Amino acid sequence: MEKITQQQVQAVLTPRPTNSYKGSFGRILAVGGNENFGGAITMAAKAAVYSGAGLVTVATSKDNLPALHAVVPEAMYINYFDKVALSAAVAQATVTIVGPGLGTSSRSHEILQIVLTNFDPTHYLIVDGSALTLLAQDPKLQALLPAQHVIFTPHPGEWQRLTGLTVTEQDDVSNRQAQQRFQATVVLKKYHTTIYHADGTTSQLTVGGPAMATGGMGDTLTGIIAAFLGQFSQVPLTAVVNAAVYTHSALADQLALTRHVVVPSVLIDHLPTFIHQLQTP
Ligand SMILES: NC(=O)C1=CN([C@@H]2O[C@H](COP(=O)(O)OP(=O)(O)OC[C@H]3O[C@@H](n4cnc5c(N)ncnc54)[C@H](OP(=O)(O)O)[C@@H]3O)[C@@H](O)[C@H]2O)[C@@H](O)CC1
Ligand SMILES: Nc1ncnc2c1ncn2[C@@H]1O[C@H](COP(=O)(O)OP(=O)(O)O)[C@@H](O)[C@H]1O
Ligand SMILES: [Mg+2]
Repeated sequence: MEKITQQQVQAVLTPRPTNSYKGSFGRILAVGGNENFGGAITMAAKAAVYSGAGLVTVATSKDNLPALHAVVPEAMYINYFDKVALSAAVAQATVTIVGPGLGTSSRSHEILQIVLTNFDPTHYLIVDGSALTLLAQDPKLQALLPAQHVIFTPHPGEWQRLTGLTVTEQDDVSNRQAQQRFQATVVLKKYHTTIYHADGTTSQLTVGGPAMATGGMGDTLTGIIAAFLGQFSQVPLTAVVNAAVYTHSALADQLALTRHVVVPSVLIDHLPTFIHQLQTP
């Protein structure tokens, strides 16, 4: 198993070409945030913007719109109950996030089904939070998953629901067997997160720690992965996912030097500076 190094990450985080524009850096769609969990999709969207995504649209409950625009006015909005608008947005996005704060109601299920049905398999799909739980509950949804370009970001509880493996049973051999059933890249989030890539390789994080154990920290990671996929599309998927996972936890470690807890919103505010720091030898 390969440990992710800072040198590998720096090779991914190339500076922006002079003649670029917002359309050069990804069209991200973030689908989630019910009336109880609006913060989750807002954090994912803000993390994507602050990690350099060119255009970010949030498909969420209308209840979340004032807060979303107060926190991240750069993000555009659609109502996720508007099936026509949601289908069109999914078809156009270069990277779609589905799940942070989506909830597991029948309406949440319908939204996930629309996302999976309209997704363009040449683009990328990140499946997180409630979308993982919905998939675990319904094999018919699993059958709609595209064969490539899918990234799952479960914590051990979500991975247990998807695979039936208890947390103590989640060893490398069992996790790899389970990954092969889905064909997706699996980012199994924990202390020293392990990434089971779809190409059969495995990567492990050696940064990150308990100062990150706050609700919203995984939603934030999802936004960083989306932004990096939108920007560094010329780099292999394995390297881009590793770079995003590393950046998230390495920044948390830096902030934890002077803090008891790294609040996700605070981490997000530091992303532009930290990514620049990684790009500057
Ligand atoms: N501000 C917001 O809007 C926020 C909204 N959020 C959104 O809420 C939705 C629900 O997501 P969720 O992760 O909070 O709950 P759920 O899916 O029930 O999973 C928890 C279960 O898994 C188990 N478990 C075992 N190991 C574990 C581990 N290492 N890490 C974590 N859990 C572990 C755990 O075990 P226990 O703690 O009981 O021992 C429990 O049984 C989702 O859409 C998410 O995006 C959140 O992001 C928070 C901020
Ligand atoms: N003790 C820890 N050590 C390292 N990373 C941690 C620790 N606790 C939490 N994290 C990180 O915080 C994030 C938590 O993700 P998740 O449980 O999905 O949060 P949420 O859904 O509340 O946003 C993951 O990236 C995980 O690796
Ligand atoms: Mg989560």
